[in-house]
Amino acid sequence: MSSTENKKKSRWASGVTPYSEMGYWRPDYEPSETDVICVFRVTPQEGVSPEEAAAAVAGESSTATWTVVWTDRLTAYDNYQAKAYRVDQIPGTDQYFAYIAYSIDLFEEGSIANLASSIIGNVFGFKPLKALRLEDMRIPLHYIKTFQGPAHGIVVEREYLDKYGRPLLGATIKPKLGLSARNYGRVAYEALRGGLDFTKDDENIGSQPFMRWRDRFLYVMEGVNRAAAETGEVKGHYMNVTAATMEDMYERAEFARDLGSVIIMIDLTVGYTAIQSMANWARKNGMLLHLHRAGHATFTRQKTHGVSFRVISKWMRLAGVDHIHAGTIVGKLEGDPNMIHGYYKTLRDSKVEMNLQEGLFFDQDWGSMPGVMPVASGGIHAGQMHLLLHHLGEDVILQFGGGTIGHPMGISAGATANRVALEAMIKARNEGKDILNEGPEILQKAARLSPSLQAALDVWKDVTFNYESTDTPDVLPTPSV
Ligand SMILES: O=C(COP(=O)(O)O)[C@H](O)[C@H](O)COP(=O)(O)O
Ligand SMILES: [Mg+2]
Repeated sequence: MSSTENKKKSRWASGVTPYSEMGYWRPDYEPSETDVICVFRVTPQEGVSPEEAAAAVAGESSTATWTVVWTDRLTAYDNYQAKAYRVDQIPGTDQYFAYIAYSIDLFEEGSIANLASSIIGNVFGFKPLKALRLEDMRIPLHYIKTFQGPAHGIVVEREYLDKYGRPLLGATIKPKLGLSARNYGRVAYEALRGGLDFTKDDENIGSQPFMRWRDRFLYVMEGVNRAAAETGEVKGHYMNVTAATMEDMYERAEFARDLGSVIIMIDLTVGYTAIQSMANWARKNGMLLHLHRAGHATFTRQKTHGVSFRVISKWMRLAGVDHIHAGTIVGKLEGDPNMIHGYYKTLRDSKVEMNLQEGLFFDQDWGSMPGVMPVASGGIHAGQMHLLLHHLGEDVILQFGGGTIGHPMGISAGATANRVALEAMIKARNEGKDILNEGPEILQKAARLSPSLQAALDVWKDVTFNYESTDTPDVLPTPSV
């Protein structure tokens, strides 16, 4: 491919055959309802036309190589070729949204690894593109039906926990590394008895020399059981079973189950296949599955290159996790409000409508596949409860790590502050109050009867993370497919 490649090349002339001439640019193609459709943000190299760039993406993510091969003739290649059918320039940039349709026959049923190996397999390193980002996918219901989906989903999780009508509350145990198992178990106990529903291993807790996994599980479950007995509520701790091999993960998960834990946890770093295996295991064993998206921002955050978190959300719903971290809006980590609304809809709703403002390029029908509980975590505290409830709704887990364990009166008081703030806000919302505007007053009023909440409000009132988001929507006037 070169800057002159848009001229028609004769079959045997020397040079790379333009992908657009090999049948991958099909402006007249109308996607069928069973096609997988992707929208990529393409930044072509200088001199590469957007149509050729889009065709190259279609080619390299389906059947093509850089020249026509004789063996194409042995296949129904017109069916197997992905078809780039539309490119829209993003005003004021050298980037384009390229729409590409893929026949459902290109993908193995029920396999995220296989889907990903096509769609993001080769093409992100392709030299004629300066950068490439997978923004969104429309996954046909026919393909969705080949996946297990969440091991349990939001409705069953609430039934297991017997908790309804409010977000769930959690905390990541801090410091992230270094506590001994017994001290660690104490933190879980304090946070749970103080009013949280869950505590959580952090992403990098495995089985290090300072705390081996078996000791952690034993002491944490002691804390979980004591807190459950004292409060009369179901309590849980996400036991991180992330490990070097599947055998190790199964061993840890089985031990967590045998100790009576209701939930286990894995990190995104274990890979798509391991996630699907653990999701199958979780359903078979009646255990909730929490996914920490460790590592995701290495490829989801930058606007021009990588994979949007909206796509990862779709893949993880298919793969079968019950929880996934999906952003806080108000906390310490990346997250444009509109984009996060889009991720939450993608994870929870049965039918998601196209909404370009929220980065949703397509209508997405999930059929009867259960929803995934999104987890809001990272730099949040009780003083933001009205904002969290307003933006994120009720089916969410609000996780306060520093915002529990850093409380001036101790861990249990930190947990109580969060529970009181949440219950006061839910009550106010149910009474029809305008929680977005009256939120700070509602919290102050509740704090009169709760010294724990008062201390939380006093110490964290000035904690905000107001930085510009990296990943924001580009809304074009044109409609989608
Ligand atoms: O440890 C924390 C948060 O701790 P704290 O509550 O003390 O800030 C989590 O790993 C991050 O939330 C992950 O990010 P994300 O949820 O965006 O994946
Ligand atoms: Mg963490």
